[in-house]
Amino acid sequence: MEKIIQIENLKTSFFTEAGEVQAVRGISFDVYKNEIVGIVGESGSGKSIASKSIMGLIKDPGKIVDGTIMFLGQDLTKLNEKQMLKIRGNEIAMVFQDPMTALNPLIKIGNQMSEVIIRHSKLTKKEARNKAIELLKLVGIPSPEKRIDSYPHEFSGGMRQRVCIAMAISSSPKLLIADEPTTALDVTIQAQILRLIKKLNSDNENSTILITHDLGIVYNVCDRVIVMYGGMIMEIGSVKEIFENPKHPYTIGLLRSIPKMKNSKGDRLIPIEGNTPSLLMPKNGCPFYDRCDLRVEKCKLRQDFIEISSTHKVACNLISREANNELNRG
Ligand SMILES: Nc1ncnc2c1ncn2[C@@H]1O[C@H](COP(=O)(O)OP(=O)(O)OP(=O)(O)O)[C@@H](O)[C@H]1O
Repeated sequence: MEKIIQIENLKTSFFTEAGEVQAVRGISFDVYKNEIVGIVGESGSGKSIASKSIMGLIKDPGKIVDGTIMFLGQDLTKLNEKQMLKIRGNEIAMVFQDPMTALNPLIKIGNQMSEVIIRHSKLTKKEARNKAIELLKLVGIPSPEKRIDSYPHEFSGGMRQRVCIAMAISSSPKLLIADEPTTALDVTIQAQILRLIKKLNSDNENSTILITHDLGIVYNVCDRVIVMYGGMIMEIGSVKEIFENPKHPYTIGLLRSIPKMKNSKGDRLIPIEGNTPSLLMPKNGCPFYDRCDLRVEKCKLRQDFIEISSTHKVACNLISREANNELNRG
């Protein structure tokens, strides 16, 4: 399978007065053509900073301190802002949580879309307007010929997010990064937007990174899952592997905390106790140590990834102990 992006040992920190906040602490993963990869984790686990690092959107006092981001044969961490501008919004596009931050409230939707389209193509104003109408239709905006002359506030939240998605895909990006694209929307609209993202992904054969704190969304939309915690990857695998055979105590805890829709009466939510760790000069070892019921002394040391299968990896010493026992028995 063709790799669209390869991230290797990415580290991103913020150099604050209090010290170095290690927001992303050496993550590695690939995204293949035509797949949707979910990055899931609690608030503060480093999901957004990881995606902003890919987009070249880390600003002072933040800095990518190590690692490579290989995209179409070039390392994005080595590009300057001018070079990055050619890629951002073009070959890699992003959809954010709040569509209002991406839209200018004072400019008609059509004009905003045309501006983006013209920036990345050789189309004339008229052609760009027609393309904008086509795109609005594609993302399910009714009467796009009329709505194109509306202002953002004349759209509902869900419709605004559709407009943002239309803008993001206007350049046919190879990679779409959607950062909590439905968090601000109500549940029915959420499902519609997620279905749209999935459909566009398969129709356009692009790749998508979907950032969310909601494992239910991952289950319904993604092909593979990256579970992040404390700036690190705890577990990575296909949706089936993570949901049917989770290995990391953190993943297991996250899964337990999802309400089961079918028989919600009897099911109790079991939240993971404790708080997420501080990323200000964090200790070595497993970031989940303090909250893990199964922790052993060894977990204070660095965790290596254990391969459960060619697609399923987990950073947990308990698993390595399990694996070692297995080997010893063998
Ligand atoms: N400008 C900044 N200065 C200092 N620390 C920052 C800055 N931006 C982010 N961080 C820290 O980086 C860490 C990771 O943040 P990030 O936004 O990636 O988390 P997240 O998993 O996306 O959470 P959420 O789901 O709440 O968006 C957090 O501990 C946060 O406090």
